[in-house]
Amino acid sequence: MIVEVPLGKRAYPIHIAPGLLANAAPLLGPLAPRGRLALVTDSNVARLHLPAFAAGLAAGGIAVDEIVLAPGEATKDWATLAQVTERLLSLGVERGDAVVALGGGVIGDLTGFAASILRRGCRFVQVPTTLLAQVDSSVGGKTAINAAAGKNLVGAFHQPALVLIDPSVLATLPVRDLRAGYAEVVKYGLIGDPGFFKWCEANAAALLAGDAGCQAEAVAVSCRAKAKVVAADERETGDVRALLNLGHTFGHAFEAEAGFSDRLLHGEGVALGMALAFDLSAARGLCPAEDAARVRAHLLACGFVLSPKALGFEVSAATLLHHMRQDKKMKAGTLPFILARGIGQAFVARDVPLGDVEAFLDGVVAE
Ligand SMILES: NC(=O)c1ccc[n+]([C@@H]2O[C@H](COP(=O)([O-])OP(=O)(O)OC[C@H]3O[C@@H](n4cnc5c(N)ncnc54)[C@H](O)[C@@H]3O)[C@@H](O)[C@H]2O)c1
Ligand SMILES: O=C(O)C(=O)C[C@@H](O)[C@H](O)[C@H](O)COP(=O)(O)O
Ligand SMILES: [Zn+2]
Repeated sequence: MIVEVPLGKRAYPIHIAPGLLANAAPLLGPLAPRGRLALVTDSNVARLHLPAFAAGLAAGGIAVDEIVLAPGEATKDWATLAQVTERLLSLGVERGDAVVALGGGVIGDLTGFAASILRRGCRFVQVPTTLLAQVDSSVGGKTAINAAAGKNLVGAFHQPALVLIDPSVLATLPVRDLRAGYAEVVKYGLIGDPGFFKWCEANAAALLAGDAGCQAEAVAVSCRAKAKVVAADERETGDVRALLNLGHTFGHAFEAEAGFSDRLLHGEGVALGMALAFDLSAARGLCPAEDAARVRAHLLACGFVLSPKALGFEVSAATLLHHMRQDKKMKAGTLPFILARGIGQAFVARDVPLGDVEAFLDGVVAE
């Protein structure tokens, strides 16, 4: 299956097919004019999936120069960005070459950002290997590292030239990472597709238990949804792409509090944040309380922990607000929130006083 991301000169296809990882040479050949590709990955993916990927490329006459990083969110930092960029330069990567990101969202975000600054911009290819990266981060061109001040604060919009998704690699993904990726899947239902949320309620258990059919369906639906949003609002200048931030303002604050460590995965923060966004919407009379309860019940049934205390956070609402003030949506001192009028009806609210949010969070962190 091919999903197009229609962005004019920056348009690209997302190829989705089981077995694609080992058979990528015909698609990557045109992006390797010198018969070589630089590839960035992490040590888990290098062990599990690089041999098959590199063997397929070698059979098609493409050699791989690999850069293998430590796994985990801490890799999305300045030091690793510098290390990767210097290594790509020492490999002689030219503007006409493409750099391959083989891995999860950490590898994709970091590699995409390195590609955006290398010789003022070279092409890159996303080969996502986590559910999260297959349904969300590999599509749309948001690239970034974390800064001391907060999540994804240094980065660029830089679209990949190609996205290659092999859903069969999800078979080796630990269930905690599968669940974290599922948060971004169910997000598409919550922001604009109540029918898909129903599908999620019916199929999440099978998906999380490793059902390849359910996983492939989730990847296809999610890629179509994300491609549509990105085509409508590539750089988040309107209110369309901002909806993909449902749960993220809260989630990123908890990730910052965790020091961008694997203590709280991105998707775990997003799940908590989405539950809070629905609770806040209900508390403000915007959304039926039953919808907020249904969202929370579904996320709990999936195994997400939705209480900051149970997640080990002893944090004040004021500290969370401090992190939230770094959100990139902040404009002239006002922080827009992605709230909902119901399941599948997210919207951008610009009139939520931060004092009200602090009072709401006071209750949340005390529970
Ligand atoms: N750019 C975007 O639009 C966007 C969207 C969502 C999330 N993100 C970012 O993505 C990051 C999270 O991505 P993630 O959840 O993929 O985390 P990740 O990249 O850290 O991968 C999670 C873990 O899975 C391992 N792994 C990867 N593929 C595997 C496989 N097939 N089998 C076994 N293990 C495998 C990795 O080594 C790692 O330990 C966060 O930094 C988040 O901010 C970006
Ligand atoms: O693609 C987008 O747009 C998203 O917001 C997707 C999010 O899932 C992702 O976590 C993104 O990196 C968050 O964006 P940010 O602008 O808040 O850093
Ligand atoms: Zn996200």
